[in-house]
Amino acid sequence: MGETSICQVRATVMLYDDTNKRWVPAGSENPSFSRVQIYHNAAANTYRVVGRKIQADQQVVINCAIIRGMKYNQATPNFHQWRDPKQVWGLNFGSKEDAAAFAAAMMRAIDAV
Ligand SMILES: CC(=O)N[C@@H](Cc1ccccc1Cl)C(=O)N1CCC[C@]12C=C[C@@H]1CC[C@@H](C(=O)N[C@@H]3C(=O)N4[C@@H](C=C[C@H]3C)CC[C@H]4C(=O)O)N1C2=O
Repeated sequence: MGETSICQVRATVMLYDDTNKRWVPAGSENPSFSRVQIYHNAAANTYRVVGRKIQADQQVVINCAIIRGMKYNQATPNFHQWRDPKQVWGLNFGSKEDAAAFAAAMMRAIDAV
């Protein structure tokens, strides 16, 4: 039993550069949309966020475990963020609907792990 995707949205994946106090797009200099999914591994009961560039190279720009007690901050209707042990991730969603769908799946995952 592998992993199943429990949601799929379009978003620009960003990382907070704490040194320079600014957001930088993950994976490249210029912000571009990625297909961001939440995968569930039922056997292990683990969840992770995986994002791949929508453009040609399908580069993986985020692969982040969802951990118990994680705080998911819906800073604006279109921009949500969370901390992992090493960095702060931000998602700039393509639509408010995508943002709401992702937040619902994310909060289910956080409650389940
Ligand atoms: C306790 C804690 O960790 N708090 C964190 C947030 C948090 C709270 C609770 C749980 C987890 C987390 Cl993660 C925190 O405050 N953090 C996390 C790192 C960054 C930040 C710290 C300072 C700056 C000040 C401005 C603000 C910010 O970045 N706002 C956005 C913004 O400036 N942008 C992005 C879009 C919209 C805005 C909303 C798109 C690009 C850029 C732009 O609009 O151009 N900040 C933060 O969010």
